[in-house]
Amino acid sequence: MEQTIWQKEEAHLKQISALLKQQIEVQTNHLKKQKGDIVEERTQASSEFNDISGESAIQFSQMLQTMQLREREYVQQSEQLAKMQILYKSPYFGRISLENEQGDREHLYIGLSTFREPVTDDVLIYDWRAPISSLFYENKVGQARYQIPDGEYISVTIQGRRQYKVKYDELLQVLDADIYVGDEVLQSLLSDTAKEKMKSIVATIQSDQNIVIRSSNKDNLIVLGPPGSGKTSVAMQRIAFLLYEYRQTMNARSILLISPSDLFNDYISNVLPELGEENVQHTTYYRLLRDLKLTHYKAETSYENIERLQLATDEGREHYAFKGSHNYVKQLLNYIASIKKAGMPFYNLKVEGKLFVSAKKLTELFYEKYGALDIDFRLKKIRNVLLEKVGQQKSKDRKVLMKELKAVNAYIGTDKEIEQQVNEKLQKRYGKLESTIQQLGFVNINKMYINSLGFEKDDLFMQAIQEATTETLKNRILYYEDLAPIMYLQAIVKGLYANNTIKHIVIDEIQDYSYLQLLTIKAMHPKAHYTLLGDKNQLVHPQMKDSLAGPLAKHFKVVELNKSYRSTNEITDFMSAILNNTTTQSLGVSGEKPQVIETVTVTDTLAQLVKVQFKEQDSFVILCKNKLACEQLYHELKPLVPQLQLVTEEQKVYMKGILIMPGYMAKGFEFTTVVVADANAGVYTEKMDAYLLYTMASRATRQLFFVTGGTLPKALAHIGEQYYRKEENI
Ligand SMILES: Nc1ncnc2c1ncn2[C@@H]1O[C@H](COP(=O)(O)OP(=O)(O)OP(=O)(O)O)[C@@H](O)[C@H]1O
Repeated sequence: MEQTIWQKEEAHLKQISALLKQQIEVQTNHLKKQKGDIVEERTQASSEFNDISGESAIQFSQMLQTMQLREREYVQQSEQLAKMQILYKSPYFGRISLENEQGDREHLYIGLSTFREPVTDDVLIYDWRAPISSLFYENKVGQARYQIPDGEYISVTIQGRRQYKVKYDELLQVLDADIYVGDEVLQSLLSDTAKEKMKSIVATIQSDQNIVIRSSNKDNLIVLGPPGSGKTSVAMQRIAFLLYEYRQTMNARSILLISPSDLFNDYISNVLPELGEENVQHTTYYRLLRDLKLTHYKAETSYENIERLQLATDEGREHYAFKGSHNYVKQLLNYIASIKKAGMPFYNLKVEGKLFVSAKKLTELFYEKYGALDIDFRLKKIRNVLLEKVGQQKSKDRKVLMKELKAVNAYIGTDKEIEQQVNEKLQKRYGKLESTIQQLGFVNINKMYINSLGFEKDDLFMQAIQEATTETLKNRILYYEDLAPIMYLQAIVKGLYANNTIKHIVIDEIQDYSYLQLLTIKAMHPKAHYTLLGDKNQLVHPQMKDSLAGPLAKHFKVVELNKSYRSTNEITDFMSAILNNTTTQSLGVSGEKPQVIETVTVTDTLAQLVKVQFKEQDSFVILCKNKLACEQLYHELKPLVPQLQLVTEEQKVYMKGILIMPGYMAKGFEFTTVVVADANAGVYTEKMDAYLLYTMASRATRQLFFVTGGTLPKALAHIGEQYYRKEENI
């Protein structure tokens, strides 16, 4: 690098940094003063307006408005200050040099947020999400154009692109990079991944990722890509982009992120704050149960489901597969359509064991009185009728109870106390019924589900599914495969649970979702657009199901990412060999080949591996096929490796160090070292296990080990010896 460029850049950085520092001071003082004024104003208001009636009420409401305005301003300015403080730590990471159509030349510095010269208002740093910054991420110099918010395109000539590593006012690295992919900055960033929680990739977003990130909110996207292609990273930067681009209409509460687990959410929880944005709403599919008021069931989690299916009989697996199939969804939709004409199952409504309204009466109301309306409207009409009837019955009972209590000879309280006692009795008698009616709980959703299973075919297979499902539901158990149909019926038939505030939903690991699960999410969020991300090969469930958005995919734009940034080239090659998948391009660094270790003393071998390979700042995970194997190994290994931590489903906080967990739970995470501790033919026996092993292997950034008792599983045994090293009993 020429000395002069370095010096120029250094001087520029010092100047910007000093300006940032100065502005932070100005803003901090300003906010301090403003806070003082607000506190004083509030104190004054509360002492002056003790009595707010007549004239003073008007004054008070005027003052209240001014105070609210000032407080809003204060919040906005505090947010700006927070952004400047983030910027100060690393003012920018890139620059593009442009010439516009008039022939004017400009250098645009790109950072995490916009920073303007306080006097001239010129932009000194462009937010990476600003339309013009898009040029920085495109993989070219020369003619280019960018789109401004009104849709118009502006043409420019890109003359050069520069990348920086900057810490406060210290320039660490300057790189002129015309060719973006695989450049040095990216390489050096890649070489220290997997040490902590997920980080933002904003300085090195690649052009194919950039297109996804900057797509309009209205584009419904399915993003597919192999392990480590940056799907989760893209999802997070896309959220940050949406928050910026649509800041007038969207905020952190209008975006919902659905991820596999709370632990995963914690793993990604630093990304948005690092980008100066608030974390958006997060949920898991399982937690949507709560919104549908289905908490009175013991619902199986997806991890419990995997464990159960690993051990299930062929019949159990066939039932599972049918419930997640597109065929069943078609059948269910036909069933729901048929309900308009006949067959809606209702409960008899009872009060204290006595019939209040019969299912027959509800059926009459549904098909005769309100038969012309949509299903959910009919139910809401019936709800009104029932609530009125409860109201009438309550007032009759009230009179009788008052009379009875007052007639008691012994003193039982004042009129007010008696009234209270009557209210309590009425609440006890009718409270549950009222809330059932409010929730349209007079519809027998379970029966609907069972009926839907045998709706189009009444053969032995269907009868067996119906019988088994009836039994579990009777015991208030919801198997994972029963969640989606019941949730869907609950949402669609009752039409009660629509959340209209959510404008965009991001779902990671979409390959885990059945078509019906997605339909349920859609039914619950009718105003939302979608970004779905996944990989059809990262399947950790023992039973294949029809997935990847199903027929919904027709309405999505499918984008494929095919470069992988996580693992060393050697690990990527090995993991691609598991599935004979040659399309993944590795952009990682080079490292050691994965190693297969044959041993009869697994515990000692693992302890030795930890001793030799684990470094304090790294992450190290031991994976087994299931929970039981992990628990057993944990107890054996713990005395030898005291730092070892067993990760369980209940874990909500992401931790570093030496971990042990079932392979399926590791999906989405990355670790410096991955050790598959039970790589035996007797453990990974099924066809689907190849996908599980592929997913497990793909978690490793730098080192991958397979510990085996001697015979490798079929899924690994076919891999050519050029892809790994072999060692006997280290
Ligand atoms: N453009 C990029 N610049 C630098 N690092 C990147 C880039 N894209 C992805 N990475 C890094 O690659 C790793 C994998 O990214 P990420 O977890 O987002 O991929 P993924 O496709 O969701 O993976 P998987 O499907 O295996 O869970 C992360 O460490 C991430 O920081």
